[in-house]
Amino acid sequence: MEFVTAEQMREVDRYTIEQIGIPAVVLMENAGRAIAEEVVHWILRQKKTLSGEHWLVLVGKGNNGGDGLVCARHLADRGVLVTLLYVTAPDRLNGEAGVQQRIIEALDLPRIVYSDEAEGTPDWRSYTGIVDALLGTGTQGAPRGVYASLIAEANASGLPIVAADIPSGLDADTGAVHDPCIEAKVTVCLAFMKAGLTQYPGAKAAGEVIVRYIGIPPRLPAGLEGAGVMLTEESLQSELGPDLGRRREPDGHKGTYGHVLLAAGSLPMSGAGLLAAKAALRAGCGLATWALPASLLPHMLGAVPELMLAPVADGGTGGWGTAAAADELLRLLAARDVLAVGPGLGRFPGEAALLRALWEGAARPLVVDADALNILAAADGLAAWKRRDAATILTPHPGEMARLAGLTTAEVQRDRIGLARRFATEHGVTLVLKGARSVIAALDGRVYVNVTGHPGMATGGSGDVLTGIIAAMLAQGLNAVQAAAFGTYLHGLAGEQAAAVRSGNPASLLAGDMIEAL
Ligand SMILES: NC(=O)C1=CN([C@@H]2O[C@H](COP(=O)(O)OP(=O)(O)OC[C@H]3O[C@@H](n4cnc5c(N)ncnc54)[C@H](O)[C@@H]3O)[C@@H](O)[C@H]2O)[C@@H](O)CC1
Ligand SMILES: [K+]
Repeated sequence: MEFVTAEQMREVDRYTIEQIGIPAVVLMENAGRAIAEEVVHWILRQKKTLSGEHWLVLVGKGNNGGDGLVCARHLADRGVLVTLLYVTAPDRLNGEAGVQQRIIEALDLPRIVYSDEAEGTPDWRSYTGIVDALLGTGTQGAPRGVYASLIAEANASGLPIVAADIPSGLDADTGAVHDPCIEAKVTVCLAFMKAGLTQYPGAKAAGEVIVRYIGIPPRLPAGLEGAGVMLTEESLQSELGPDLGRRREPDGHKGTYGHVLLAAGSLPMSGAGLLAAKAALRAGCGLATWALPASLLPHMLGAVPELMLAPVADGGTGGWGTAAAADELLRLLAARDVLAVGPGLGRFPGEAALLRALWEGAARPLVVDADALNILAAADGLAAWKRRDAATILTPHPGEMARLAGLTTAEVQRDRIGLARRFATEHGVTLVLKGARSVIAALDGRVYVNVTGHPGMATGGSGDVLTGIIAAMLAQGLNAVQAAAFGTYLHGLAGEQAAAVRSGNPASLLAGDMIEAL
């Protein structure tokens, strides 16, 4: 499912109205009716009858308010009591909203024009729910004036809120929430999913998001790019290529499915290597070799019998600081298909030289994670590193992304989609920006948002598992963006399934459980 920014949505609206010729007021009619239908659905899911319901519809000055008026009319026609609360004198509404205002006059619904006078303030206790039609995709900056007070009061009322298009106060492009922002139970998103609803905290403010058709064709007009695609089973197949769900060939052998080389682990974090390697095997690569500091080898023997171990001389330290390590890894890689580097690597003298040797010398797909990302960030950042010819996937969590991009974590989180896209295109890498709703950005600027996953996955080792899965996807012949997207999707799905097994308490989820669920 494609998602768009506010500006892209305006272009689609314009195209639909001007080129296709569907009048704007028709789209507004469809929008408002869709919202009313979802309000009715929501009520009936809670209590099986509409009787006793009295909804307050918050009407803003623009077209979002116009949607609210249509919604109010359809709710009233269904027998729901409705009161309209306007932020401005109703006769000041214009355009399509003005048309809707003249229509709704005939219904003579109770109405309040918001002000600080007693008659302009709603008694929130009189209502059973709220429709938020204050601000939509025309929002500029944080809600001001009466909008801000109304949003704060609506949230404080504790009433269920159904938002029209987006929760008022949400940045439709980034998912950042202004202060205040409506906290909705349901958001009825019109025509196209909005980018800001795909990312937290916006995704939380929106509650359940329902995208409704309003007469705008569901395919973007030719020549108009969307902001990205939500990863679903269907979009994985249609957007990323039909070979994703490939089955094993009847005459395939272990060589058919590729050989992952993993450079990972150090004395205090040997488990990271083990998890990544095991995940790679479970994700279907034919063979996996774990290159590890030689001192660890005796302790790892037999831990995963299917795994090959390649000890790298470590001078007895259990770490990676020796000069010969890079040559040894490149030699091992010559007979393997993919290199993944980073989980549990630690930080060590000569770290930048090691990573640079791999970055420049590995003529195979490379997955860079965890400490390897921090090494990259510390070594002047990516701008100083030459572009690799082979596929390169970076899998930072927000903290690692912040270090890579020279930002704070809060700045990273403020616009995850925009940042991921810029970073991937500027540096010629495929990026997986992790965290709830991981963002996958390709070199050409395409963006995918993953929706699988579970809060229980916020646990040590989860990222190591993802690295192993993505490396295994590359080994099986997927290209970088396919491997990153499909790997992230599978990782989330494995987390969901592992959590379901532990339904009593998802907090008890371990990274190893996700591997077993693969
Ligand atoms: N033809 C179309 O374009 C359609 C638009 N639709 C609806 O129209 C919405 C977009 O409508 P508009 O472009 O009129 O914009 P909005 O209705 O989102 O908001 C614009 C109004 O809010 C004010 N405003 C903007 N930012 C503010 C802030 N931070 N604080 C206080 N006031 C602020 C503006 O002065 C303006 O009066 C969509 O979200 C959707 O709900 C639907 O009716 C379907 C068709
Ligand atoms: K809204």
